[in-house]
Amino acid sequence: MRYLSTRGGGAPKRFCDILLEGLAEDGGLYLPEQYPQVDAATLTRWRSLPYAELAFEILSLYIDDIPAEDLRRICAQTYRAEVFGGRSEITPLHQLESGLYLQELSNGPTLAFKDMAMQLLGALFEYELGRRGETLNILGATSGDTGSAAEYAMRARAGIRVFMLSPHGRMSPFQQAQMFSLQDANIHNLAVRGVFDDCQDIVKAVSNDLGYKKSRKIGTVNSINWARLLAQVVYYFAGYFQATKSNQEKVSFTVPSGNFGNVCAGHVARQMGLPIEQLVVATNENDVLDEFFRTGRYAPRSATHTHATSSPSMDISKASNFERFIADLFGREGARVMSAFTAPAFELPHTEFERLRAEFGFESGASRHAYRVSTIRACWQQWGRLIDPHTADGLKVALAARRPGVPMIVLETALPAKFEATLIEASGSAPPRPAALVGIENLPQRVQVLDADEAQVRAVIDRELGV
Ligand SMILES: Cc1ncc(COP(=O)(O)O)c(C=O)c1O
Ligand SMILES: N[C@@H](CCOP(=O)(O)O)C(=O)O
Repeated sequence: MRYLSTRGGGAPKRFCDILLEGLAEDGGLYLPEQYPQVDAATLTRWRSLPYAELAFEILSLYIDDIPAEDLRRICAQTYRAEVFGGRSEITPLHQLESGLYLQELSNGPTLAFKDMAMQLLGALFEYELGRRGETLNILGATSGDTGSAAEYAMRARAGIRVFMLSPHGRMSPFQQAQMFSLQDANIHNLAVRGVFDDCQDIVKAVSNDLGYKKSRKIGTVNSINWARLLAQVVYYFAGYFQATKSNQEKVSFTVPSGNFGNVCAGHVARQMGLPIEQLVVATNENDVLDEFFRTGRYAPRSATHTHATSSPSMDISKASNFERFIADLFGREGARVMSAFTAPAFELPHTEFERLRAEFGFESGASRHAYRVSTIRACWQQWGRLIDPHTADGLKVALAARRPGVPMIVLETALPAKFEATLIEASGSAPPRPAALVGIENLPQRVQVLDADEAQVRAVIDRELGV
């Protein structure tokens, strides 16, 4: 399989090259030349596979530069029940009522769905860097969960340093503590006075300086990296197989969305032939994506118009992966994608707007604090299940979007323990947390606070690298 930039620049590349490269040289994101098609017989064969085997089957459709036995071993070592809360299904479905499910994606080490891909990414990096005898300096941006998932996945890996930018004071105390309490020498937390979009802009600006990127060996763990998305495709298949008995059935997914990586993986699964009816994008008060799917107008907002909410990991107004979907919608016309994403805003012509729902199955809805709190409370009272604020945004939107006769799967993107204040407001008591994480907020923290200034970030990187 070869990969091309959404913006059309450069020559096709192989998987392991784009794994280490991250952002494409023309500032675009990598996509496979085409999506492999999965027929009914293959779906039937995959239905009964354990998660690690399913991951191997799907990954091997996209990765032809790692020997099959090595890839199989990497999948088997990554997707073990011990790593994912002792659950052998890895991403079990939890039924709330007939036809309504949560898919548990947050049983990994940092209690968020990011672990699903990040654990694999850590293993792939280590494997490929080992083969090449190289090292990598990861520059990442987080609004709360990518950062800790990446740091936990990379902290013990040889040849890897992590520089993680986060919006200063905008994550939950638990999320901050998860990252900032790590004392490993290869982990560097940089809190930026700004919003997540400022952090992501800095990551992209640094990566777009090709000379700097090459000389400092800069890579990425954000969903800029295609490998992140690919790993996330797997659990859509796993969720589908658990909710259905035959390939004639369809399911819908509702996805709490921010940077559009998670739901974009669902889009890829659907393009491969997984029988998905609706892909419902759920946003919080930062509803740029909801506006787009309702009106066809994409108008990202500035930092001052990006709200700090009680589902902080979704406080994003410039969704990076949205460019991947638009590239598919535009038939991979690189120049058109480039001009859309270098303009302040764009609007789809009517014929293209209609394709969003009719051809790609996309729908959307937005939530806000009051709905979030009442949904957490109702879910607890009605179904005895505590959910986190992001999952609550998903459930709120899913309840309005679901169709009779089509199972609706809401992706559970984090555990409630990460967002204690909102859970106390909604349910009256603190959510349970794993024994190892009790009191994590009281541990000594290691973080540098910077302005939203690319030069300051480069200075930290250079100082650490001794350049
Ligand atoms: C808990 C949680 N829910 C939802 C999201 C949104 O996911 P995505 O950025 O893939 O759209 C994030 C951040 O990515 C998150 O951490
Ligand atoms: N919500 C994310 C933001 C970064 O998303 P990514 O999927 O591009 O890594 C977070 O929690 O950090």
